[in-house]
Amino acid sequence: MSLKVTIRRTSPQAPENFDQLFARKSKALFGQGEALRLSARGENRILELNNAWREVCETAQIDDQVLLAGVGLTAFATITFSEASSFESVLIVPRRLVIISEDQGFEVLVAAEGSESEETTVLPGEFGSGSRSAERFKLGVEQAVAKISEHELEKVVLSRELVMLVPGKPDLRPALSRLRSRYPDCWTYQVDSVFGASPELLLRADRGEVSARVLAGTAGRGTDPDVDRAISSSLTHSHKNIHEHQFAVSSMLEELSPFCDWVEADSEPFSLALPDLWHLATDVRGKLKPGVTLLDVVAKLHPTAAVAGTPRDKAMALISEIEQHDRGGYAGPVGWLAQDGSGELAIALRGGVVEGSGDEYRVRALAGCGIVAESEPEAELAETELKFRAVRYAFEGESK
Ligand SMILES: C=C(O[C@@H]1C=C(C(=O)O)C=C[C@H]1O)C(=O)O
Repeated sequence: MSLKVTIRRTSPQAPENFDQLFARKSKALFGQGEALRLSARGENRILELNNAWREVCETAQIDDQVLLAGVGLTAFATITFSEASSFESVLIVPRRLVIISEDQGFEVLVAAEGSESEETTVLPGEFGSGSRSAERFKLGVEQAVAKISEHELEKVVLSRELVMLVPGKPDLRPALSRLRSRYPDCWTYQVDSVFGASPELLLRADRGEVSARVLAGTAGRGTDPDVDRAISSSLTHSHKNIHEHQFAVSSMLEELSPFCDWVEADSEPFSLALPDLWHLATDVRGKLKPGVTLLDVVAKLHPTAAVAGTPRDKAMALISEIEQHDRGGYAGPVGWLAQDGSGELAIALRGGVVEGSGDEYRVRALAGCGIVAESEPEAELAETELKFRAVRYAFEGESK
């Protein structure tokens, strides 16, 4: 099927109704309706989507009245964390895409038979206390530390979930708008079943250059400014955190190198301040070899050590042994891809997944942390609570 696409300027106004969102600071993409949905499952899901998307781009009939890099036929993307997930990995081309960048507005209109927006009138409530999930999580951490001490693996990222039952398809827009205003440095997203505000950029491509922000190593914010500064400084000097961070950066560089003419990373991590947390962060940059697409690279990069562990296959096996839930798109790539090869994929963190039908929906919030030899169950549990603050704030109002 060949898509008929019109790209033109419009007023830089955020639409009230949208089905997909990817936004950070003064740049935002809003999608309305679905002109086309490509889906895949299993081990080859990323490359299958890559091929299908390439074909869509090659056959599209485009009337481009704007001619700007990154403004064109675009698909929103969400890819599941695990190949064994029962959730689909999807690329969605909206019927109407509104791009707001600083004070400029663009729209991409796609003529199609596809579906209109679905009504979402139900406002979600509060998450359950999750005490069972807390106990199970601590046992999981103990189990993982035992395996790491026996040198079966070096690091594994374990997550837990909180569940909210909703009597109809939930309207996430108020929650997303709260996330955007409280976490302006994060990428706020909603694509298909995943939503949240992620601090971690898996990969961005812009005119052949790629960049990523690797996070691993976390500490809570202090309420007193001096204490807060001391926490940040001890994070950048903590052996456990630097060790954990190093795993993540080296795996990113190793995976990125074959696709790039050059890659470089900051020589030392910096501490990134979010409203509830400090993270150790390293920015990575590179130049893509000609013809390489974002999804080609992501197929190799995902899942990174920041969300799975090291070595990857051992970590993935341990996650499926210990965790009792399907992560769906949580901790998977989420973002957008444009026809000209540009795009941004964050890692779907600090949010959750929505599932259900009819009058029975569940919003599942997910948060996890990296477990290494020195990890303590109670401290790791506390870290998941800090990471849940974003979703609690989004739905429940105050920052608990
Ligand atoms: C897994 C999550 O976060 C990841 C794990 C981190 C850590 O263990 O320090 C830090 C940032 C993310 O890479 C999450 O937020 O759920």
